Amino acid sequence: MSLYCGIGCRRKSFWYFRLLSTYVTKTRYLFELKEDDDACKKAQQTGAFYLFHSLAPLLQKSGHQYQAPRHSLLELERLLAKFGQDTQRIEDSVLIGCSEQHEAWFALDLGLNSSSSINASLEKPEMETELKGSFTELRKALFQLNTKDASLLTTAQALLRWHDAHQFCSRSGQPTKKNMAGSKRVCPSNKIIYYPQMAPVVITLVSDGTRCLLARQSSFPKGMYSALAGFCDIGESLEEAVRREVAEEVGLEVERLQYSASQHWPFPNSSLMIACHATVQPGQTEIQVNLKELEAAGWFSHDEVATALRKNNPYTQQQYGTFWLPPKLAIAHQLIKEWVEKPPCSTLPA
Ligand SMILES: NC(=O)c1ccc[n+]([C@@H]2O[C@H](COP(=O)([O-])OP(=O)(O)OC[C@H]3O[C@@H](n4cnc5c(N)ncnc54)[C@H](O)[C@@H]3O)[C@@H](O)[C@H]2O)c1
Ligand SMILES: [Mg+2]
Repeated sequence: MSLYCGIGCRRKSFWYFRLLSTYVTKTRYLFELKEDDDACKKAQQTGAFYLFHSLAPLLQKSGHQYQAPRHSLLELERLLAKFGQDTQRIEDSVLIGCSEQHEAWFALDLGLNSSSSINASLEKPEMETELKGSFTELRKALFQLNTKDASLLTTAQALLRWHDAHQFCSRSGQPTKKNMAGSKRVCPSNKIIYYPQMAPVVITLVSDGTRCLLARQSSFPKGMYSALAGFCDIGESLEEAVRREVAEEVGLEVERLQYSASQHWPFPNSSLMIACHATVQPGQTEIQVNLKELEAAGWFSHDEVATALRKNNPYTQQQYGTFWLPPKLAIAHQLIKEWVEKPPCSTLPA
């Protein structure tokens, strides 16, 4: 974008830089909080907390929608005092973002065993009554949250889960210590630093030019089909992982692939989903399903998929068991929608 290409464009550039500037200051602020424990502790004073219990976020329901309430530090301290807990537990909280006005947002789990305080996990029903909400399994609530809350809560849950599972150094066996923001853990005895991890997963929508290939695992809800997914093996490139996964799961060789988008996916652990379109030659479409990985796989026509997308409501479809697709928030849905709307041009060799 140029600053010298006429009035209309200059106006656009002005807004572009204003937006960029807000984003940059926010990013730099979060970076500072991750690096500086004192700054992070100070940010808690004016910050807000999302609460969890055993990795289930506190949600309040209004109609068919869920929303995630935030609590100030003062409210949180009062709550802990009411339940006979010390405020040391607040040190277990993790930084998950901030508002444009730099109100820092944290997440704290009241159900997991605390590494900062000797207090046991807090009783769920009593807390729910006090907080006028319910700790709801994230998978159940995710599709009824707005996109912003869904993204914040999945990040929060992933980070809380990682800390819960990485309390000891795998080299020394000593307890590790989290920094204030929760962006890392350090072993005090040998100074090894542990950072939160995500596993890269490729998700591929294979097409033969007119149809696309969808598959299901036996663990999927009844009737749901999705694109092929698989964890990357160590040492693999994205292209190699796509080629191997498609060969392993359905016995086909893809010849071209095109990157589409990526998404953080919290289930069952943190994955970075990397979504691609891929093609096979029209004459080489015979599927050999690997029954150790999949329950079924098949080619679906453009019409079949477009119809399923139009009436895609997991709640009713699941009940009647008809063919249906992953919900909107899943990157598989975006990939399938992209294919229905505009079959991608094949550009990159696999
Ligand atoms: N967001 C979406 O749209 C979407 C759609 C489909 C799948 N997914 C996710 O993709 C992930 C991978 O899909 P899959 O189950 O078909 O993978 P997969 O085909 O690689 O099969 C899973 C198996 O891979 C092995 N494995 C290798 N590395 C692993 C690791 N780091 N963690 C766990 N298991 C590992 C295990 O034996 C496991 O049973 C799943 O966790 C699923 O939740 C997301
Ligand atoms: Mg798979």
